[in-house]
Amino acid sequence: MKIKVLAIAPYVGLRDLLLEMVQEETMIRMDVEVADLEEALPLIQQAEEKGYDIIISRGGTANLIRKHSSLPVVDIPVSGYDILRVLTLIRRTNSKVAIIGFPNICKAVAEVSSLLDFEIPIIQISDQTEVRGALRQAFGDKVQIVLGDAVTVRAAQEMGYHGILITSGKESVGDMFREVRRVYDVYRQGREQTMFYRDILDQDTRAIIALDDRHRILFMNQTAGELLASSGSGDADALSGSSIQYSLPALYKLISGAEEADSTAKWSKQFLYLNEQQYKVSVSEGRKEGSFRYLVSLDSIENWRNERRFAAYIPPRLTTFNQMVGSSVMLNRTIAKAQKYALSDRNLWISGERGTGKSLFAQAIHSASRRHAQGFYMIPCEGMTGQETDLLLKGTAEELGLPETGFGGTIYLNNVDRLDREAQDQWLQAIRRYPQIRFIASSSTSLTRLKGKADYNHELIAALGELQMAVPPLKERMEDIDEIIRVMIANYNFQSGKQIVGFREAALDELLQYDWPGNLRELERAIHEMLVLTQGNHVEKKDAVTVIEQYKESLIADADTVSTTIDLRGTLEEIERRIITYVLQEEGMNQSKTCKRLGMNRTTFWRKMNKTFNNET
Ligand SMILES: Nc1ncnc2c1ncn2[C@@H]1O[C@H](COP(=O)(O)OP(=O)(O)OP(=O)(O)O)[C@@H](O)[C@H]1O
Repeated sequence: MKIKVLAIAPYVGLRDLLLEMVQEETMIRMDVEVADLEEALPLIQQAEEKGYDIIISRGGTANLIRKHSSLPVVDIPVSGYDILRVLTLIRRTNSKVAIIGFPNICKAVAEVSSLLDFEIPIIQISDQTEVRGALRQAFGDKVQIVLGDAVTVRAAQEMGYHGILITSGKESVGDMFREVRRVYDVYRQGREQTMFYRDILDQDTRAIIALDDRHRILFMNQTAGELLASSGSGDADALSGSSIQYSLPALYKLISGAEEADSTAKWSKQFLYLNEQQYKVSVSEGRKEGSFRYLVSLDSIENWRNERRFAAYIPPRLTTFNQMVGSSVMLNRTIAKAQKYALSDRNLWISGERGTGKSLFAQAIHSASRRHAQGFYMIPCEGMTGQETDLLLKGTAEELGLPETGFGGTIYLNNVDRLDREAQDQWLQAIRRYPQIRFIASSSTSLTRLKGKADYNHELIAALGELQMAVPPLKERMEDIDEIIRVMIANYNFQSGKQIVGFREAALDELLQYDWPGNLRELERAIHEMLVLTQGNHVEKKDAVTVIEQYKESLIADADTVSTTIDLRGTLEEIERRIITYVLQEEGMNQSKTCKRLGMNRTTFWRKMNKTFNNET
């Protein structure tokens, strides 16, 4: 790729020399314009848009361009040779000669003229505006010929005097090309680094805007650009440099209000509505001179809930009623009831054995409710600490609690029967304090049994059980198994690359004869294991039997009847293993929870279970 260069030549001869010499530069593509100071301005303003990488010019013109362009400007230098040439030219003249120039030229002239033993008055200027004053001074001193750059010579001619241009020779132009290559390397590295940081900022889902002390936009990332564009404020380029007073009036009000009240410390807890969406605003102040004054980040509440809060939040891709597999009368009746409850705002209690699909129902009800876009939190009642509950509901000094952010979605208290007593009171208070939130609770203990427990908070049952429904156990809707199998095989083939087409009749019979105490969770796991065992296109009876026999041996369904239903035959080791397997299943196959509940470490767990797992695989 070639370096694209725009050269502004202050005199025609320089253009020709540049065009001649650029032919030897394989890395450089150059356009040359002959222009004076005023003519140069519009050209350089378009240079960036036209894709030039570097501008080159000379003397005063280069200085002026530097002030008006963000592109790097490379000077065509005046070398000792150039000065030597011009001094040789005027050495024998009888006219009085003076030189006017910037310090670098004056210094070089002083050096060369002293070598040549040729005295020449030197008038040094530091800015283009001093040219005419310097000329007047020279002509007042009877100078007849002035040496200088294009601007000086042109001004001298306009004043009716003779001017001789110090031209740039081949050596100067050669030096300039070397400088162009060097500057381009540095510039490209800088540009790549800038792009790298820009990319990082553009990846951020927060809108990030840097403002100067007059609230003008210095920078905005892609999200901010999109936010402004979608609010009808215009595109990012057009807004850059303009005040946010009109494009983001709400933010403007917040910042100027805080400035007036001198209460910038409060910024960390502010929320704003933009485009009918709520955003959390953070503002930090720039400390360095010449940098930004405010760095604002706007985080949509949806993102903020998603990322800043613990894993309890489930993003909007929730199960819907359409995704519930099965067509039994039992399931359809339950779905019909749940669909009615989805239209209500009242709190709901879902009971049913473990693994029957209560969480799926809770999600489907939320998805079909009017609050479906407002978020769904699933609280695992057993694992949730009081501190986490407080963080969610009450927030901290820096962060608002969920209800304070205007949250009006659903909070699902999964296995609410397992809440400890203190947490029961905590949640009861929350339900009473935040009527805008809908609560759905689930329990595997029946409501009647729970009401019989003296140590459970009965007011909580009443507050959550405004509506009630039960999800039937799998054994009451065995007709659904056929359909569930089909869906699972399709998913499994997709993931494994196998081509299983179904269960043999005899294998299916095995499934239908088993009670499935662990319900759909257990069924899903068992079918998966059978599919793994299957070698051909059909799941054979032997595969089904192998898996189900293991389940029959080790899995016991109902938590509350554990002492009577765990098979106490065999060695202590075998009974122990059955108990561990039971708890493991109760904990949704979560080993750390199982270990915690049984008060054993992982190594012991693995040692005791080793045989069971080995047998299974
Ligand atoms: N109708 C259904 N069709 C297909 N799969 C289902 C259905 N209902 C539940 N499942 C599956 O069964 C498993 C258990 O479901 P879920 O977690 O909703 O049960 P649960 O009753 O809430 O369990 P727990 O009481 O342990 O919290 C999940 O993997 C889910 O995908």
